[in-house]
Formats: sequence, structure tokens, C-alpha cells
Amino acid sequence: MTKTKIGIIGGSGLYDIEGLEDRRWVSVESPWGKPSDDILTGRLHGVELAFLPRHGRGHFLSPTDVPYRANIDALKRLGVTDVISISACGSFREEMAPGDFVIVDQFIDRTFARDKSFFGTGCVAHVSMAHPTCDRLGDACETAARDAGIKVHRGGTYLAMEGPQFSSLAESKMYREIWGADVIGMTNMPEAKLAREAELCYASVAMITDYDSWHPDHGEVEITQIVATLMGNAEKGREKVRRLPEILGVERAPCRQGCDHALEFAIMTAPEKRDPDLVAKLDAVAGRVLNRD
Ligand SMILES: CSC[C@H]1O[C@H](OP(=O)(O)O)[C@H](O)[C@@H]1O
Ligand SMILES: Nc1ncnc2[nH]cnc12
Repeated sequence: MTKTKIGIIGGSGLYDIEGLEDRRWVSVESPWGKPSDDILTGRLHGVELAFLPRHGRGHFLSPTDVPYRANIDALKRLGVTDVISISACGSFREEMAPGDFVIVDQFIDRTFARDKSFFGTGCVAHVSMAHPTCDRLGDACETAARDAGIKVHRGGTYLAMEGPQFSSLAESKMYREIWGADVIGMTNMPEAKLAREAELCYASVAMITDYDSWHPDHGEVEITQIVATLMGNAEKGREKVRRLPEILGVERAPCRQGCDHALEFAIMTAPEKRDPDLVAKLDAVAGRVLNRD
């Protein structure tokens, strides 16, 4: 048994978490660059928690410029075991209405201007992304959201777009009608891929803010509408987070799905062909497997 340490990545509208014991904003150095901001650490119901505002306090980072690798590496370095991502999303489904939460379980990655892997020339690895989210964490998020009185939908496909502009009507209809996506946002990729490479359990909670632009009765998505919905949702999101530690508990059993062993057979590069500089940068993410070869 290890100890649970929950990492929360807060999206648009979620820049702080109140009510932590021993609350402290700490600066974490990463060989992958500077994380989005300092990380808020503390304890809730005896469980360690680390909170990172994805766009920085004051929302100064665009979705393209979020330092995804530094963020995941910094959480791993802090000893985080389970990452819960919270994101503002548009909805492609009538029944997934603004104000509802969706526990995402699949992704379609349409982003193209981001570094998507910790690995590369000098240390090549291929992890599975068939089941990109952790069911056990998803269960905890569902329970926490229901307990907080939130309408929650279990399961949904998140279309990750590059942005920062919203989708055209043609794109919105294609994602919804042909590709079968349920929600749309700009940040969960490559975040989910990097969490998997770092052997972190990952769950994604979409807070629905709008119907993107496909819905005939709702017109096109506008930032004013998103911000208004976010203001209404932010407290619900925080309440959900406050309920998570009791549900997950202090003691943590190994992940049933194997998220925490994703690199077990993933590294292809022979030890003598590995680039020592890259291997050094991978100390937190892949030390478990690299140090035993
Ligand atoms: C504020 S609207 C668009 C913006 O909101 C979402 O951010 P996050 O995923 O961090 O909650 C979306 O992905 C865009 O970055
Ligand atoms: N419609 C939308 N498209 C992309 N990202 C979003 N974040 C919130 N609503 C969104």
C-alpha cells in the first residue's frame, strides 16, 4: 500500500482551492520547463493534495502555451499518485446541458502545436492509450459530484482542439455527427497522454459551459456565456474536489487497470543506445523503470 496524493489540475475558472490544512503555494523545478504556476499543497481529511491552475493564476497561458510536460512532471516530482483534471467544455449532446458535469473516458486528439511526449530520440517509449482514463478515479469523481448535488454523466468522448478560436459550424457538426464526440475543449491533450507516460492515474471532469455552435436554439458559443456559466459552476467544482479525499482514502492500493505501471514494457531503446541527457530528464517520470535496467 502507498499513500494517496491527489493532484488536481484546475481549468478555466478554477484557480484556487480553499479549506486545505497546511496550505502552501510551492515552486517546483522541472527539467521540462516552468510549470503553469506554483502548486498549492496541503491536506484534506488526512489526504495529501496538490492543486495546479492550468492557465496560471490570472489566466495568462493560452491552451497552446500551457507547459503540459512541466506540469505533469512537477506533479509526479511532488509525489502525486492520482491526477484529476477539471475543464470547461462545450457540449455536443442535448442532454449534457450547461451546468452538468461529464466524467470523460475517451479522447480524440486534434491538437497539433504541442509537445506530446516525454520520450523521443535517445529513449523511445510507446504506451497504450486505448483506455486513457482510470475507472477507479472516475468512480470517485462521479460519487463526489453526485454527493455535491451536481448532475453528472458517466462516460463521454472529449474532442481536444488546438484553439484558441472556437470551432466553425462545419467543424462542430462534423465532431458531433460524424466523429461522435460528446464534449469539446482545448487542454486535455496532451495532458492525458503525458499522465499515462508518467504512470499517473488520470480522470477528466468536464464542466459543461455551452453547446459549442451546433445547437439551432443556442446560437454560437460566446465567451461571455462561458464565463457566466463558469462562475455558477466554480463553487460546485470546488465542493466536488473537497469531497474527493474522503472517497479515495489515505491508503492507496495498486491501480487495477495498471495506470501506475504503464511503462512496464514500453521502453524500446536498448540501455546502451539511450541518451544520458534525456534519461536524466526522465528521472521522475520514468525512474521506476529506467533505474532498474
Ligand atoms: C474559457 S473558454 C476556453 C478555454 O476554457 C477551457 O479551458 P480548460 O480546459 O483549461 O478549462 C478550454 O479548453 C479553453 O482553454
Ligand atoms: N465550445 C468550446 N470549445 C472549446 N473549448 C471550450 N471550452 C468551453 N467551451 C468550449
